[in-house]
Amino acid sequence: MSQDWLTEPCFAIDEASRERALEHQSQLTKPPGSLGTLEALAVRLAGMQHVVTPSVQSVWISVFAGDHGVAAEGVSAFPQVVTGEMIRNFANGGAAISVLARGLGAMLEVVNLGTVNDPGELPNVRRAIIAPQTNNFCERPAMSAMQLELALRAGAASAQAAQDAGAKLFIGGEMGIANTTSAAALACGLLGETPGTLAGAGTGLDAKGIQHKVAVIERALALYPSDDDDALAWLSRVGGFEIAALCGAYISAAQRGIPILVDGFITTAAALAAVRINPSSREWMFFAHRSRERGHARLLSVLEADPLLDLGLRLGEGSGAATAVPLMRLACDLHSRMATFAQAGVSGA
Ligand SMILES: O=C(O)c1ccc[n+]([C@@H]2O[C@H](COP(=O)([O-])O)[C@@H](O)[C@H]2O)c1
Ligand SMILES: Cc1cc2nc[nH]c2cc1C
Repeated sequence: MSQDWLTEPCFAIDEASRERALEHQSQLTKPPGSLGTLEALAVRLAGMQHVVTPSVQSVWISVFAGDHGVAAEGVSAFPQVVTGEMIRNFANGGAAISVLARGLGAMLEVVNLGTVNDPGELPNVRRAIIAPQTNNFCERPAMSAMQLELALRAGAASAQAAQDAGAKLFIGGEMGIANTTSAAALACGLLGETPGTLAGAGTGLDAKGIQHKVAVIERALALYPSDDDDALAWLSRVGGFEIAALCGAYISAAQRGIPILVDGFITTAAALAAVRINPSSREWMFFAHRSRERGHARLLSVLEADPLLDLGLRLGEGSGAATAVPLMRLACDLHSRMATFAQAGVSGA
């Protein structure tokens, strides 16, 4: 299999539509700039969607799930069986993202990339099983080159499904016990940093637990040259199937011209890998929120991302991104429905 598709150009942003949307904003009945980020959101979306009045009514959410061999090191507050159990909960409609997706009228798919406690066939769960879990990356690379390729392509298949469904916004979520260890290790590899500032509590480790998690990541990083910034290599060394799938989904969504709303810590680590592999994918990303997870603020700053919300969330599943969708919809509504100064007979400055 070839990986050439990863570096193919992203869809072009239409500068003329962006300019026209900016000009339209300047005519709406408000002091220029007074709707702040909401204005900027609508204008960016206009350029992405090649229209003056964009919309994010149609939202696609893919939750990628996978298990991690590094869970054996005792790096999570929860047992590994929870990954498979939560897939069942997603399918049954009881998880946070299930409730949020219903509320938004969003399309929700779950992609099972491999779980130790496999829940089997379930409605709205796509099986793209690579292996029951990744290898324990303290001992050997998390996955083979072929497994990485399968995961990246599973993500791209979700972007294709989103496009086929006419989605105007792509949200990637994730579920995988121990994946904050994998995401922190990936970020360390990509940034050449030590885990002290990037590893956090995840599902709820105490200070001692975080110390142990840092030591586990240090053991893994010691296996590789610290000055290597090859994103695909780091994904296969310390990544997860769901993290690689997110990376493939983001790149493919950007190539298809679907705006992306990035969620929390794990998804932002995947977004950083995507941007390293295909830099123009960054233009297609909005960042929903600042997760409570230590390390997320650092990743956002590296990506020069200004997230929409800061609610102390640290759930994952795409939940923070789903929570930010109403704001994006309001930004589009204001942009397309407000009266202009001329229409309302209001004097300009
Ligand atoms: O998205 C986040 O910022 C986030 C922060 C902390 C934990 N999580 C979720 O918690 C799980 C990983 O936590 P852990 O402690 O098992 O590494 C995984 O299923 C994530 O979706 C997610
Ligand atoms: C219950 C539970 C739900 C989750 N959703 C995303 N990560 C999670 C981790 C746990 C432990």
